[in-house]
Amino acid sequence: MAQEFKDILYEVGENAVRITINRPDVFNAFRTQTVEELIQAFRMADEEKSVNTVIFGGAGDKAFCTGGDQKVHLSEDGLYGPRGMVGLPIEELQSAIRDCRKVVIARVQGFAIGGGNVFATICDLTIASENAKFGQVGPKVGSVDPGFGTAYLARIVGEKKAREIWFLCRRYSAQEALAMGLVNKVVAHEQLDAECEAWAAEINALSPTAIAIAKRSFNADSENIRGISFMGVAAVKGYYQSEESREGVRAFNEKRKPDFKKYA
Ligand SMILES: CC(C)(COP(=O)(O)OP(=O)(O)OC[C@H]1O[C@@H](n2cnc3c(N)ncnc32)[C@H](O)[C@@H]1OP(=O)(O)O)[C@@H](O)C(=O)NCCC(=O)NCCSC(=O)c1cc(O)c2ccccc2c1O
Repeated sequence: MAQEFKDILYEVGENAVRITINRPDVFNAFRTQTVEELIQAFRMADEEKSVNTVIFGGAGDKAFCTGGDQKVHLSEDGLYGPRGMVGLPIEELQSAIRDCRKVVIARVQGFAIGGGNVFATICDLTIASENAKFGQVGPKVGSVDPGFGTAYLARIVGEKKAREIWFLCRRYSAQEALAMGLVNKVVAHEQLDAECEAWAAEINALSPTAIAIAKRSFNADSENIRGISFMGVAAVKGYYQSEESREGVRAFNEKRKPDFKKYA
């Protein structure tokens, strides 16, 4: 029986499994259900025998993903929902992407912001449209990724650049992301799907077992970050329940600048 999803699309194509966040109205921000479905989808993709690649994207042309859904985050308890430490099991999803034996390609158009930027960071490869914009917003909106989004980002772009990304919350163009090693290739927007398919076809011709062993081997070196992430999310839970974090969430939703001055 075909799996029914509400927040995502799951398709098995000739060269790749395509997993797509399908919430374009909120720039493909994720809520608890989205994260649960993505975990299930990556586990299904892991078992898919016909291809070596997953193409992970977002629906519409505005965004790949802009992280946690800040409208849902306006909850009474400061959490996103009922599941896991902070209401959505984001650290389990990051693990599912890393544990998936396929090569996961992030297909990035528009914004890859917050938790969406973390997805692009942890995917094995990233192919971006020339209109893509990357960046972090955590310290602006009362959040932080305490694992792969910080420590692993530093391994990709270097410590100085990773700290700049988190401490200044700027946006970076696709070309700037390419220059810092966050992206493998930038293409014209109309070429994005064709380029992702071409990379998947090339990978599909290779040995699945060698690919899976290589991926595990690459992951082994940064595996300690998984433990840091699981512990860090417990700290983020406490932060989300604080007035300081809630000010960030409220300010985003009220379309104003946050006032964090009294928390320094
Ligand atoms: C993405 C933007 C930079 C776009 O800015 P722009 O000025 O072009 O447009 P708007 O700001 O007006 O947005 C247009 C429209 O989209 C809605 N929207 C965009 N992003 C979200 C979102 N994440 N949630 C909900 N809605 C969103 C926006 O409200 C507008 O709709 P209207 O109906 O009001 O017109 C900019 O939008 C932006 O910066 N977005 C915020 C991104 C954000 O705050 N993301 C969450 C970061 S925190 C996170 O992702 C995260 C959560 C966790 O729980 C974690 C847990 C553990 C570890 C890590 C975690 C983590 O990283």
